[in-house]
Amino acid sequence: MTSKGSSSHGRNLFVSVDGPSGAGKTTIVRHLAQILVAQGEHVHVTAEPSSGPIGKLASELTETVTGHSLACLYAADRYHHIETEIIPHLKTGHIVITDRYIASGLVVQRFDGVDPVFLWQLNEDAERPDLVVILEADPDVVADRLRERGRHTRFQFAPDSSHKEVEYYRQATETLDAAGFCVLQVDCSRQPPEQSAAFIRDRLMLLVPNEVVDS
Ligand SMILES: Nc1ncnc2c1ncn2[C@@H]1O[C@H](COP(=O)(O)OP(=O)(O)O)[C@@H](O)[C@H]1O
Ligand SMILES: Cc1cn([C@H]2C[C@H](O)[C@@H](COP(=O)(O)OP(=O)(O)O)O2)c(=O)[nH]c1=O
Repeated sequence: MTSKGSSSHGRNLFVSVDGPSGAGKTTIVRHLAQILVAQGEHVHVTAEPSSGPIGKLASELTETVTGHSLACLYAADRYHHIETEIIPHLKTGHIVITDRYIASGLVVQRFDGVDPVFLWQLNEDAERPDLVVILEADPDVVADRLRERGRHTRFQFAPDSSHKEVEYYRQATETLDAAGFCVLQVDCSRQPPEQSAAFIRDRLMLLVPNEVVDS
């Protein structure tokens, strides 16, 4: 566990961003990082599946391995990612932003019929973010964005995938809320990603006392 707030190097805050495919996770993470860097923060952007050995394996196997096995692989990647990348960057005073984290683990494997209770048990020991951002979006809007961008995973080809995914994220949000996580829902259907990123940044800055960084 890291202590929240600041270190001798800067603030250490941990933020995760999850939401349906096409909601704008990657775009918003990029804007959020830019805003934070511009205000002088040390920022480390990461993503899951991670770039580590288990993350690479999970990416390679996503189209061919299913269900419980894949859920365990993604959870293994998450715990390894925490140990080797997330915690070390928090310890050196970074704001760590991850594009996908626990909520994705609670949602995506449901397309393969894995029980949400099993998914929660697999993920419940993972380092808790200071802020869990869940992007919400109208399923028809994200389906349109996916059509334009091109679908690239088997989950995105599942019938009615955007509607199902939005519903699974709603349920995952309830689970995380009930477990005491600090969850921020952001509707990304009708506002530009820059505006969503600014909203997240404002909320994040409320979590730490106002103080001078790196004097
Ligand atoms: N708020 C928005 N309004 C319109 N288009 C958006 C918005 N956010 C993202 N997009 C577009 O939607 C597509 C998916 O965005 P991306 O950030 O890759 O989503 P995700 O990482 O959630 O799959 C991209 O083409 C992106 O430019
Ligand atoms: C983190 C995580 C990802 N995934 C899968 C979902 C996606 O197929 C893939 C991540 O691909 P990515 O390119 O990030 O998808 P997107 O652009 O839609 O955000 O990893 C899981 O199945 N379980 C998980 O726990």
